[in-house]
Amino acid sequence: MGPEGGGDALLRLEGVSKRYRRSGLLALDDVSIWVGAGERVGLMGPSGSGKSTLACIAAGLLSPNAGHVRFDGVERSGGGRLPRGRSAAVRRAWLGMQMVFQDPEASFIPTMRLGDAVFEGARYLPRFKGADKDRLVREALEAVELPGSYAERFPYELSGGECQRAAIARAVIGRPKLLLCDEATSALDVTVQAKVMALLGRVHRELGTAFLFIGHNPALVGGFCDRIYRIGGGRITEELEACERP
Ligand SMILES: Nc1ncnc2c1ncn2[C@@H]1O[C@H](COP(=O)(O)OP(=O)(O)OP(=O)(O)O)[C@@H](O)[C@H]1O
Repeated sequence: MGPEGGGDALLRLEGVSKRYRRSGLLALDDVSIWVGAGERVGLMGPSGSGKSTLACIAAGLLSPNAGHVRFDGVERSGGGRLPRGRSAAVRRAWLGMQMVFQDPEASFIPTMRLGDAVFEGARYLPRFKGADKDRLVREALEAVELPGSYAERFPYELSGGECQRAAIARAVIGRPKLLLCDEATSALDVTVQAKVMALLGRVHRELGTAFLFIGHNPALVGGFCDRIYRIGGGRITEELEACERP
């Protein structure tokens, strides 16, 4: 399928380019990708090929210099401040995309107890207004096979694998439509990695969550995803269906 595929894509980046101002480096050059609802899409490429830049732009953490980013029917391109009145609607729609990063401990505030941190993933959603926070957090932790009592702990009191589970609990507590995983298992040892991958598979099956799964291990990305983009030097170089997995 070419870039014209995925008419009703959940996430679509169209003609996205990004040049870092200080270095002048063109990190992304006219990139177009899409992720359908419930689809698991991989993004693979060597170090420095632009994967994290693309992830940050997809998540709205970085602004592109050119191109469009659309998630769940709402466009968020051009960067900068959104017009008043539109920002609330855009923010609400974009809460449907959550992220899991490579370094689980660094993605938590060190002085915030896990319970509060996990609830951060839900507290801005209108349907959780007035919700029983303790119960929600306990259920979210137990869903990732962590004891509910961990809500009282601080991030440094967890192992790397436990911390990544907590990050997944925080990401999925609000039942997002898309989970963006940027090298989410790269910092974990092989056994823990397998457990986290099994957990992500369960999230996909049980919640129907779509994934943009970024990694550089072909076996891991190929084993998890339905479709894979390869990126090199800031350009999409190849698109593979699951049957043509590397
Ligand atoms: N903030 C920045 N300012 C300037 N250049 C940057 C910045 N962030 C990344 N780059 C450069 O942009 C290019 C793409 O970086 P990016 O982090 O997106 O690659 P990556 O594929 O995620 O790499 P890795 O697998 O090593 O994490 C690299 O050449 C990098 O040095």
